[in-house]
Amino acid sequence: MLESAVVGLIGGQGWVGRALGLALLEKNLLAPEQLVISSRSGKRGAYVDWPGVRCVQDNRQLADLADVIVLSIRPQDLVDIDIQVGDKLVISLLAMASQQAVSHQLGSQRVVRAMPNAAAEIQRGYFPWYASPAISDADRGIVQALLESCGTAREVSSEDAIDYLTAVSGAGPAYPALLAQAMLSHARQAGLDGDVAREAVMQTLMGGSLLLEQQAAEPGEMVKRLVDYQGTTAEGLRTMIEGGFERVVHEGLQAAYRTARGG
Ligand SMILES: NC(=O)C1=CN([C@@H]2O[C@H](COP(=O)(O)OP(=O)(O)OC[C@H]3O[C@@H](n4cnc5c(N)ncnc54)[C@H](O)[C@@H]3O)[C@@H](O)[C@H]2O)C=CC1
Ligand SMILES: O=C(O)[C@@H]1CCC=N1
Repeated sequence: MLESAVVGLIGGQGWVGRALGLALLEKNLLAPEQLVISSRSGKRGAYVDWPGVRCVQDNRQLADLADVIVLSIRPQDLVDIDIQVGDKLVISLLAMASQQAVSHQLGSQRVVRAMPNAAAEIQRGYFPWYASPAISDADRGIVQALLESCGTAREVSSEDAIDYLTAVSGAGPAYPALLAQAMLSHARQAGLDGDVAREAVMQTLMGGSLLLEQQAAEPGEMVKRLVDYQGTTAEGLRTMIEGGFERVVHEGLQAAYRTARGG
């Protein structure tokens, strides 16, 4: 339980906001009365089973009620957030919005930038975060406890690391989906039954990821082990590597990083 702090979640009905709000409640880190949600509709939505949660439409009301404000709106909606929150702790989950921009918009110097990812929805997210100089050790404890409700949270030492990690971990859950799509289209073109193809790809990516997590300190070790085995896997890997797999991944990450920094 985060003692008695009241957390106000702006955008708490959205993808990430909802994941965070529900994780905090389900893990009993916040009592329902300690959570205030704002959304454009003001409706109870995802919090229908939590009658103690206050759902409001007006962000000024949320800012008055909350000790800690979490911003979980789309970056382009930041300019419409017309509230001044004094020196309250603000945790921004926005990509492409600097700490300075958030500070300017909400009027607080106590701003943390954190980067969620889509796996927050199943409480397996990775949340790096960066604290402005005005953040105290007590604030740091609150931020870490809030964010790790959805997975792993890690403080980083520069704001640029957040922009960089936006490309790696923020966008990251999409990359296995792209790999799965490519494997699946090949399996279907090869004439495999659709259901078997899907099951084979999904179970293999899941099993492979768990194996990687459990057995290999470095992903490269697992690749080397399989290349050294000199079987069919080695041939598949060699062809992908020689075809520029790493270069394409690096180019994709660089493009996402460039976008995260504002183009
Ligand atoms: N979805 C993801 O996987 C990731 C999202 N992010 C960041 O997280 C933030 C939230 O993203 P999502 O949850 O995906 O967006 P979303 O579009 O699902 O949710 C945003 C919510 O904010 C609400 N909203 C907009 N303006 C509002 C206002 N003035 N007052 C109250 N509510 C308002 C919207 O109605 C919506 O429910 C974004 O800034 C994004 O850059 C970062 C990394 C990954
Ligand atoms: O695509 C986006 O802009 C957000 C930030 C990283 C992942 N999702």
